[in-house]
Amino acid sequence: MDREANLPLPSVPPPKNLVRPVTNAADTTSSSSSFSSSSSPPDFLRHVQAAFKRHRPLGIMQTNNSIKPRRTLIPQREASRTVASNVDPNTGTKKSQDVVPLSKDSILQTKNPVAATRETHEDASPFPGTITKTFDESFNPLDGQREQPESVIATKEDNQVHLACVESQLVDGKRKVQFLTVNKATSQEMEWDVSNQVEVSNVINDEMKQQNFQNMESDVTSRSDGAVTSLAKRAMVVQDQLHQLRNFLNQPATQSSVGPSCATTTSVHSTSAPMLNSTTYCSRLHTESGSQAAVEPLRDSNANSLHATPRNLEQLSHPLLKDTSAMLIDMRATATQPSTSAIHSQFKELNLPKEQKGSMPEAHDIANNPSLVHKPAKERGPADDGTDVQSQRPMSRNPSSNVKLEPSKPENKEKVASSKGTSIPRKRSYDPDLFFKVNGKLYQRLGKIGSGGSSEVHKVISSDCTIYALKKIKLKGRDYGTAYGFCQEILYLNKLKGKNNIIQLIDYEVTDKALLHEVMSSSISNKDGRVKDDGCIYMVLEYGEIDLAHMLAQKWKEMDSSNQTINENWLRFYWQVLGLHLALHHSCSLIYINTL
Ligand SMILES: Nc1ncnc2c1ncn2[C@@H]1O[C@H](COP(=O)(O)OP(=O)(O)OP(=O)(O)O)[C@@H](O)[C@H]1O
Repeated sequence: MDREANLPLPSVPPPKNLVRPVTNAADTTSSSSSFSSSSSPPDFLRHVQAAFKRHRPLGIMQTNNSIKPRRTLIPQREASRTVASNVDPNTGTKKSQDVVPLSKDSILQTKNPVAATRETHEDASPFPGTITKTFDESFNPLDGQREQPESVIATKEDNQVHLACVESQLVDGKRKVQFLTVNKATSQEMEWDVSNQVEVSNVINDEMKQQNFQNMESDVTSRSDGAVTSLAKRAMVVQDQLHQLRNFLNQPATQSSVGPSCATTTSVHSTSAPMLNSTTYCSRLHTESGSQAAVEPLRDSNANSLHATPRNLEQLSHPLLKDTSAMLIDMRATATQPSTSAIHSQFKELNLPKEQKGSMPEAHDIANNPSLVHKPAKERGPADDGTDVQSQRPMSRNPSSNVKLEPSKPENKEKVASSKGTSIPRKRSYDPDLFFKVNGKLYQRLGKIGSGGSSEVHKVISSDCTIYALKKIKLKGRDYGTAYGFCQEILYLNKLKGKNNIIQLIDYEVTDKALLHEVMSSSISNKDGRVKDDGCIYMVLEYGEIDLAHMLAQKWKEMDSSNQTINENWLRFYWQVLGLHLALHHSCSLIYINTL
């Protein structure tokens, strides 16, 4: 044992360039341990241990190695590999086996390779002072200590002390790394609280780089030590959190609304949702405009309000109001039509002074000359006259609303044409398939009642919601003599005006004014003349539910189905009526020649 203990150190000492002060110190200690191992009394071992403690290379290692986390962590993989590669040729075992030497030789041989590998690793490492080779593997210097011989223990303690120092420093290094990680994360949060997104992003990017670097280190370390694995996990967690934070900060505000925070979503929607704001704005404007639309029709009795309304709409210059304005115009056009008819009805109800009444048309004047009614409409101007056919059609189906609006334009043209004495063809502003126009009044068609030899009779409704029978006699291509005969019916009905049980003539119009003039003068100057192509006779008559011919036909059918005879009282009644009518005609110097 003494020989073995006094054996010189390996013939091949480690290269000088591999010797470090720490190693020298260790070697000194080991040499002293080897020297003292010759006696190997227990007390001596304790002294040696005390000496080890006194000469604990912590200070040396701290001063010489000043371990820093980055330096201690990164080269570990290479260190471990280097150790494995360097140790294997000499010891045939890995470094973890260094703590289980079986002899002093092996201890010495093991110790030297440890130092050698330390130095080799140190040289191989790009970071000087790296001594983390013992940090690799799950090395526990206390393993097998109790069962080993004291000499071995003493020798092992040499390594153990050294390794413990390394481990402690490495642990310190890890702690530093861990502390730095935590601190960086904390400081990162603090900076994020007080800085804007760009600064935070930069900070986070830098921190992420450092974190990635440290994570790389931690990753390398985690492969060699289980304790470092937890550090790597923490770093990964921090990295994930930072990654999420950076994604959160890099996202636009609108995208951040997708986040799980209900408060964020609400705030973003309340401030930056253009659709929501525009909808709200539109709804607000609709409300305002709706109030206007609700108020304006009430003012429509005053024609001036019709001018004020478009001005109000023009003041609404916001683009979002275009559609709203269009809607309001349509609504106003709709509201104008009944309001205009209200003007007609209000002529009768107005209790105006005579001076004003003199300028206002009387009710009967309006009935005789409807153009008087539309005079204010002309004064309104074209803007208010903009009730096109599309807007009129649906309203025209309501006969009580819009019938009197339409004559304004054609009437103006007619007056202009008559004033100039020219024969400009009439341009109808109404649909002739839907309306008849008699003396400027429109009558909406309700259906065809019947037809005669030269005429057709339609059921119509006037602007005052009265049902009439409108008889239209076409004079196209007829001579004035024949046309004069058709016109005499007008004269006869005028004679029977106001008589009971006689269909009353409400209004009439002969489009050929020359023919009408001859009829009214009861003289035909030009019998060979021809009526103009568009010459017609319009007669507005009271509407009869049924005529005598249809009534008799219906009664005849009932008698055939029931095999009954006609009621004699019924016959007496109608014969009496016919006699009265004949007497009436005769009283008017009229001879009724049309037979039943
Ligand atoms: N005021 C009226 N109310 C209801 N229906 C009417 C009215 N006037 C005419 N009619 C109906 O119209 C049809 C045609 O009337 P019209 O006066 O043209 O017939 P007509 O006198 O037989 O023909 P014509 O006058 O050409 O000889 C009649 O059969 C009648 O039923």
